[in-house]
Amino acid sequence: MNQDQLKQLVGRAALDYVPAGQVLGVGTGSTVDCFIDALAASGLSVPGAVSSSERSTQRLLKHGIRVLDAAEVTGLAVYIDGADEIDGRGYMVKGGGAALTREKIVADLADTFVCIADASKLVQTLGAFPLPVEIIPMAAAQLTRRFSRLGGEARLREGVVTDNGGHILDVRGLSITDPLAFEAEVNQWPGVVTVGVFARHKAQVCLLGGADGVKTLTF
Ligand SMILES: O=C[C@H](O)[C@H](O)[C@H](O)COP(=O)(O)O
Repeated sequence: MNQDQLKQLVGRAALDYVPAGQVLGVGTGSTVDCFIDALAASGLSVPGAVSSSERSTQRLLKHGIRVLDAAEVTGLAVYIDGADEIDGRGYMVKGGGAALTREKIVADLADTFVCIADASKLVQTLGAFPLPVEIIPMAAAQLTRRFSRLGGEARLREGVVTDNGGHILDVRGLSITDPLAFEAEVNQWPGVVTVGVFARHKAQVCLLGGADGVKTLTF
């Protein structure tokens, strides 16, 4: 199976986690696109979804799935989203599609984060994937210097403006051995909107698609 087929496989597997009769949290990315398509084709009835991006909102609406504002719910049982990297503890790097800020907001509403990913995303240590950080543009140069003091090389993602009007720095060369401490530290640097390490909002379940089918990891 190629990577696209694995994404479709885990997208379908995630249907088992859709809470009956409840609003669902929906992430962003090519794997989530597969999940949204599978949800629409499944005939499962969901009262609506809280979406983490304009991209997912458009896809949900195209399928006739109602989209609610985050402010319309007080909580969600389940949030389903992809990842750029996930480790053996459920900590993730996210934001390859620039949706990390809204993803963290929706994940924060949810009791259970179900990550859907192909097996290439499972890593020993986070950091090989360039770490996305949403920033306020004015702070780009000083944040670049801060990352360089941690051994990271930050580059502005050219031509990308997030759904929130922010910019993205992609930071190469990091080895994130303590994701909780790293996230807490970088989050409080002035000019950082959201760091793409999801440690406080880690996955509780990961549906990992590989040659042998879907493996369920729980953390
Ligand atoms: O901003 C994008 C998100 O964090 C995605 O969940 C992540 O980049 C994974 O995307 P994909 O499923 O396309 O690999």
